[in-house]
Amino acid sequence: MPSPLNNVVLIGMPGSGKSTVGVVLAKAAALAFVDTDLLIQSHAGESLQSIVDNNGYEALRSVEEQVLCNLDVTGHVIATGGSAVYSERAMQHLKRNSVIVFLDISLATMRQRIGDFSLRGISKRPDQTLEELFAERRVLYTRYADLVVRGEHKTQDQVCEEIRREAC
Ligand SMILES: Nc1ncnc2c1ncn2[C@@H]1O[C@H](COP(=O)(O)OP(=O)(O)O)[C@@H](O)[C@H]1O
Ligand SMILES: O=C(O)C1=C[C@@H](OP(=O)(O)O)[C@@H](O)[C@H](O)C1
Ligand SMILES: [Mg+2]
Repeated sequence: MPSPLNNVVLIGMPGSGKSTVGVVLAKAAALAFVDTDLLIQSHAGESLQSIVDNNGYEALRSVEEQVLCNLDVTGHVIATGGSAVYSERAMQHLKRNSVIVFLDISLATMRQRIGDFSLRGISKRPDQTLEELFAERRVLYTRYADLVVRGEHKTQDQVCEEIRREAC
């Protein structure tokens, strides 16, 4: 992978580098780039944080599923949001013509990179701790991944090169 018709889909926790490494990868691999968080925002006409604040985390997951299932592109690096893996339907849709790459970071690195989670529009049950969220999601990221790339103690360029070597 990828043939010119295929995509590289980045999944992983917030802070794993999906959006920033994704752009670098697209440029290096001569692919187009899309960040599904931006598609969600333009589809909903509001920010991710505002969707969570006004309608709850389930509303964000629902619009995310809709946007991902309607995404029909080839030759793209696709940076997803951290909660994309809650939709089995969306992941199966992406899997049809994409290599799924899990950018794996530790909870400590996630905390360090994200800072204030309350401003980040995280799609999480209000009663759920970050530790619980991390554990729950790691199972899902691993389930859908064709390739796992460790994302910490590496520069963004190093992560990009590793994905390119293994997935492109
Ligand atoms: N390999 C890395 N080393 C250091 N900082 C990183 C690395 N990858 C991402 N970051 C930083 O972490 C933050 C979150 O990155 P981002 O690409 O938005 O992650 P995601 O889209 O997975 O939430 C950004 O400030 C970014 O610059
Ligand atoms: O993990 C999450 O619950 C979310 C992560 C965000 O994307 P990033 O993973 O790109 O930060 C964004 O989709 C939304 O705020 C929800
Ligand atoms: Mg992102």
